[in-house]
Amino acid sequence: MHVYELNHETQEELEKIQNNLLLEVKNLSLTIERFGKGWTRERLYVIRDFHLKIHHGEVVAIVGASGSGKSLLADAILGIHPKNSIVDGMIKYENELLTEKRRKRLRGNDILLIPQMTNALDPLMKVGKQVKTLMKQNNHQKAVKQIFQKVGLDPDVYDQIPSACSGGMIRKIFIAMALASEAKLIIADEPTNGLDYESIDEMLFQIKMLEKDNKGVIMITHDLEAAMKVADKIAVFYAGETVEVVDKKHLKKGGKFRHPYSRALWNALPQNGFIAIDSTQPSATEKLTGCSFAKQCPKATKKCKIEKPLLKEISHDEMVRCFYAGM
Ligand SMILES: Nc1ncnc2c1ncn2[C@@H]1O[C@H](COP(=O)(O)OP(=O)(O)OP(=O)(O)O)[C@@H](O)[C@H]1O
Ligand code: NI
Repeated sequence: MHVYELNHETQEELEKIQNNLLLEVKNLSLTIERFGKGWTRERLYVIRDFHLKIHHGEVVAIVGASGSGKSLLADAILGIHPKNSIVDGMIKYENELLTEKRRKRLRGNDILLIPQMTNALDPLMKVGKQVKTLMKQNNHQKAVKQIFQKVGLDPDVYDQIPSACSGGMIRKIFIAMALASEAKLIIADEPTNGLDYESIDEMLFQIKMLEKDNKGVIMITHDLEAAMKVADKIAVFYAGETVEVVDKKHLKKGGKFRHPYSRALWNALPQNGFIAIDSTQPSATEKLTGCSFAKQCPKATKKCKIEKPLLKEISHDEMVRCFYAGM
């Protein structure tokens, strides 16, 4: 039975989409091996089945709860995950497999991480210099100061060291670094964390500037509202899985999120009445059978508890993992 009308793109349109593809992640998993109680070995299934596609000049938000494995996801894509973790799955960058060797070459050049922690800068080097070292061309102090102005930083910040800057300023310096670099893909981990309402909007505007520069931006966040403001596509992450990828256009046209977990997140927003559900995620030590959201889902049936739903494609880059979505 067809739940959705598939968008039938022409061959030419499909080729254009494929050529514009920046990063493709399929079936990504990350498992941590650690010692549990009494020196027993324990496995944490932090990422179980993650999928994502991002094109040049596109912002994709990955939305998930705190502690759900979002930062580890960024690390897994970059190949900087902890030593006690095993990563499996397929990652392609510009339609070619991202091998370990290629990753090393691209990391920090083509692919740049904006870290969640604001203490990631060199504590002893002037911030301006740290931005300047990322510029391949036009690497003059003046050019850096111009970028500082673009992101709302005083040009005098050039000569300061990181400890003289507030958390909000550091987040702006990170954006300046991304703008100064020639990176095509920026992975921003919780860029709005700890900012007040006004500064969040300013940060989202700056993320749009990166997009205008034709960069692809993956914004990792727990803030659905921020994601909805800035992203072209939203990937919802639950229990280590992509449960939904939705195009902003669908939401703009008045369409709803399709997965019950995403709907629950949406209903919990202040403007939608703060409707809470028990959204405790399955523990990472649990081996899941059935749908990861079945225990919390108001629509769950017997089938959901025993059979794992696959990601259904709705169009070339929208998908949902639910037997009953849209019904
Ligand atoms: N090196 C590690 N060894 C063992 N467990 C780890 C390691 N790194 C992270 N974890 C655990 O994996 C889970 C996911 O961590 P991660 O930092 O990716 O979550 P997150 O979604 O980014 O959280 P936050 O919203 O706090 O940023 C957490 O429960 C964390 O304690
Ligand atoms: Ni994190």
